[in-house]
Amino acid sequence: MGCGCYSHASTDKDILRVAVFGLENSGKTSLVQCLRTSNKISKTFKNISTHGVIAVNVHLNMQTNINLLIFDCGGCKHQRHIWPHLLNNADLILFTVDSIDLTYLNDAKQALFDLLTDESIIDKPLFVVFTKSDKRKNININQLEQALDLFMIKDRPIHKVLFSSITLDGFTAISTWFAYYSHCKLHGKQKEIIQ
Ligand SMILES: Nc1nc2c(ncn2[C@@H]2O[C@H](COP(=O)(O)OP(=O)(O)OP(=O)(O)O)[C@@H](O)[C@H]2O)c(=O)[nH]1
Ligand SMILES: [Mg+2]
Repeated sequence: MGCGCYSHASTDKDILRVAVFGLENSGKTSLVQCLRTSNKISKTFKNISTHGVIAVNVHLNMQTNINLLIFDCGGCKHQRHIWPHLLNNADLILFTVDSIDLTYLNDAKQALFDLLTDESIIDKPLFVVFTKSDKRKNININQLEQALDLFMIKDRPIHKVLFSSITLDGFTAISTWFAYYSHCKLHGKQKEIIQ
């Protein structure tokens, strides 16, 4: 009998699963925090290096409600063995790259291409998010893309954006992509390759 109230039960199709990878200190947890709260990270937000994987439910209020299940992974070298285990379950791969500290750009490229060799994710869309854009003016995203050899990736939709968890620069672009892929998943639509 029940109480007569029916809530709309979530199905697997209603939830977009996003796996977030990237080197340590590249801003993964800060980005996830912004998505969770739809707000900038607060000055009191304490960033602690992530160990293992944290699954976070996120609801974005766009024209329709977007439900995300985000897997925020630790980025340290000794944590990265966990990454491949998350790939199968993810609808999207999001990879963060520090756009200011370029010392580790080669390591980031290596880590990204290691991930993409996994055949189980061959057509999964990739979001490359260049973080910390508030720290310097006139960041050249083309140079960053070239340094990472992103033009070599042709087997999946790939989106790139500059993002700041301090100013929320890039937040709308990321949310819009989530809305698009959420719609594709729900309605079984073909994903286009958008460069
Ligand atoms: N100025 C600025 N600092 C940021 C931004 N995003 C993250 N940070 C800082 O960068 C540091 C690392 O951020 P995290 O989000 O913890 O990085 P992470 O990728 O989750 O790191 P691990 O969990 O160790 O893999 C923290 O001190 C953040 O405050 C940003 O957009 N702008
Ligand atoms: Mg983290």
